[in-house]
Amino acid sequence: MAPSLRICAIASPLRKAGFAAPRIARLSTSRILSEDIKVFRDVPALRAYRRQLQQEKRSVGLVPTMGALHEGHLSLARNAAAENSEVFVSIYVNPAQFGVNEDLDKYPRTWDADMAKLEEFNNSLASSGTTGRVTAVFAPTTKTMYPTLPPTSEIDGQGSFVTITPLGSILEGASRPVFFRGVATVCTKLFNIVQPERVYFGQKDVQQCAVIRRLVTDLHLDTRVRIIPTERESDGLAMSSRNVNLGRRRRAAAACFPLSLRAAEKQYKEQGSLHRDDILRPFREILDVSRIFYEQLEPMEKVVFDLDYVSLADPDTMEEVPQVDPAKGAILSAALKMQPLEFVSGAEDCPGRGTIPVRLIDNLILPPR
Ligand SMILES: Nc1ncnc2c1ncn2[C@@H]1O[C@H](COP(=O)(O)OP(=O)(O)OP(=O)(O)O)[C@@H](O)[C@H]1O
Ligand SMILES: CC(C)(CO)[C@@H](O)C(=O)[O-]
Ligand code: BAL
Repeated sequence: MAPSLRICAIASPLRKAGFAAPRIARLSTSRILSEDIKVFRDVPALRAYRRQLQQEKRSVGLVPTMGALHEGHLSLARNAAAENSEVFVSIYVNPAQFGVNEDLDKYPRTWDADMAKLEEFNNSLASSGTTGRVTAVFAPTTKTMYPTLPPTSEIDGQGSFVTITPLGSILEGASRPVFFRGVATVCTKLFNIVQPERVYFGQKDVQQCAVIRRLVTDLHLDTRVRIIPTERESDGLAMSSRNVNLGRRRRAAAACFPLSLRAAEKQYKEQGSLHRDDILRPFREILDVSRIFYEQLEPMEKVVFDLDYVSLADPDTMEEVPQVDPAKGAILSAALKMQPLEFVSGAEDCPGRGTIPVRLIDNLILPPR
């Protein structure tokens, strides 16, 4: 049977059982299609499938995402496939973690490409000899995730929330006051629905990792948290779904961000500095020189960005440290705001004509000595 027909044949029983058929329309028929990715949009069908897996003693690793999948997400899934027979990927752009004036409506949504990537990813696992597979995608509606009240982005909005303080109020939480409330709430729901043996998060969102660890510990959630290293572009920029909104000009300028972090890391690792000011000085110097350089370019080349924060923090609490405790190490993290472009020529490749501000975050772990 031709691959496309095989998929049609399985799509109908899947739909009857309560989950949506995989979106395969754009896959070429010459590709070997995986028949194994089930797409769930509601909870009961997913729970029934999960119970069946439990009876068969199969393990589940959950990779929570907001879609627009890239190599960073696949790296999480690859680690999950190495440790579990089943990998569940959730794809849900969670409104509750976006503040009122944030980029919820500009967040990239690329469903067909995401499904194609996961199919291709499963094929690559097969050829590498890994036994685990992505077998389920959970792509719920907002009504499913927030059955009673619609999710609010207001700080004092009503609803059933999980808050993790003070950890969730500092750094990213100071700039995005509802962010970690939204993340902790949606992850509690996801963990509760999927009941995964293990959950996979990326180090790129280092404070999110600390919040999730705290959530699992404090709420006695029965899952293990795995943190996977940051995947980077060839110039060092951390991969991120939002990078597509930068456009060519801001994307090129953004390369100074990982360079600045590396300079601070070098100060700790190679120069032996432990004091905060000594470690952060090279970060600030490189970033400042770059900022001034890009700001004084001609209008059609100019890029403006601002440092939101740079942090040297305790690895558990994420509270600022005056100096690194060599026995513990520290987390060096920062956030940049790439401002909208002032002038964009008709020919320039730039989503939204450069009007979308893009927040970049990145970090490096300074390991214990
Ligand atoms: N470059 C990366 N390397 C490893 N993991 C990553 C990377 N980027 C994202 N992740 C992880 O993937 C998971 C889902 O993240 P998400 O879907 O928000 O993508 P994202 O690229 O972080 O998007 P954005 O930064 O634009 O919000 C998170 O655990 C996140 O830390
Ligand atoms: C963990 C997460 C999927 C929760 O919406 C999101 O914050 C993300 O993609 O990092
Ligand atoms: N990766 C973090 C999700 C967010 O910025 O909303």
